Amino acid sequence: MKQRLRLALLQMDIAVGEPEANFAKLKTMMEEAAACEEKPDVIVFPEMWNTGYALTEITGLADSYGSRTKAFVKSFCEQHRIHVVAGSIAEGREDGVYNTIFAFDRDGNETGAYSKIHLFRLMDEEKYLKEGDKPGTLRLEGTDAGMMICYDIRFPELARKLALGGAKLLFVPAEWPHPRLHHWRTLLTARAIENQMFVVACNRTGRSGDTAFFGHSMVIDPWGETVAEAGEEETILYAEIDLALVDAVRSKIPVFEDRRPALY
Ligand SMILES: O=C(O)CCC(=O)C(=O)O
Repeated sequence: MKQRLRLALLQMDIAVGEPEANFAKLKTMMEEAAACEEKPDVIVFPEMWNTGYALTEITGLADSYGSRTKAFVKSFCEQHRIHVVAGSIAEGREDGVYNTIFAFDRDGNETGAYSKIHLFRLMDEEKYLKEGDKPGTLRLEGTDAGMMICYDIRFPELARKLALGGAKLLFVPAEWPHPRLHHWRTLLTARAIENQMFVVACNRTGRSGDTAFFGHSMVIDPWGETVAEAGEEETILYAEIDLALVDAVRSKIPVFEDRRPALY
């Protein structure tokens, strides 16, 4: 089991409704991360990076069953031997469009998939997208991890369920806008502290119409300390984590042993 992991979070600006431009931009950023002297073990993308929130045209723009994304990421993983948590994309299926993360290992094998289960009404997601129906997990270098998307972090029950299932880190691709930076930082930090897990959150940056996305991708440790945080600009946020810290924190304050679920 590999305990120390180097992470690269691709905090990109997304061209709304332009998958070609987004695939090209992402490829450049992936190549830059892979060429980094401290080569990452895992690369993480933001939410809906292929289309952005082009919701009124989403049916035509969505990637059918993620086939283009899967081929694109698989060949990158095979070439560079890096795990990829491929953000989320607009994924077209027969019954509609889902907001889905696909995860891949160093060989390009798919290790997990998760479709957002809490759709965000403030941005009309529920009018255009279908909701997922199960939590998302993946195995990464012998460790269990969970996946949540953006608005999901307002639902502590989901993170707790993933932690109880064995997750030691949580990946959170997002498109979280101003003016709720305080909510973003606080909710991510709370999920890390209460579940004594690493939280790896990759947000987009840039504008979409009147909405401004603030970036501030974050890596937070199981003690609630911020390991790394980006600013607002388009960037790659690098961080190194040691998964041994999860067990150390869980044995120092044994929250999971002290739970009284029969009472609440
Ligand atoms: O919960 C929030 O404030 C932001 C959520 C969001 O933007 C999303 O889920 O796309």
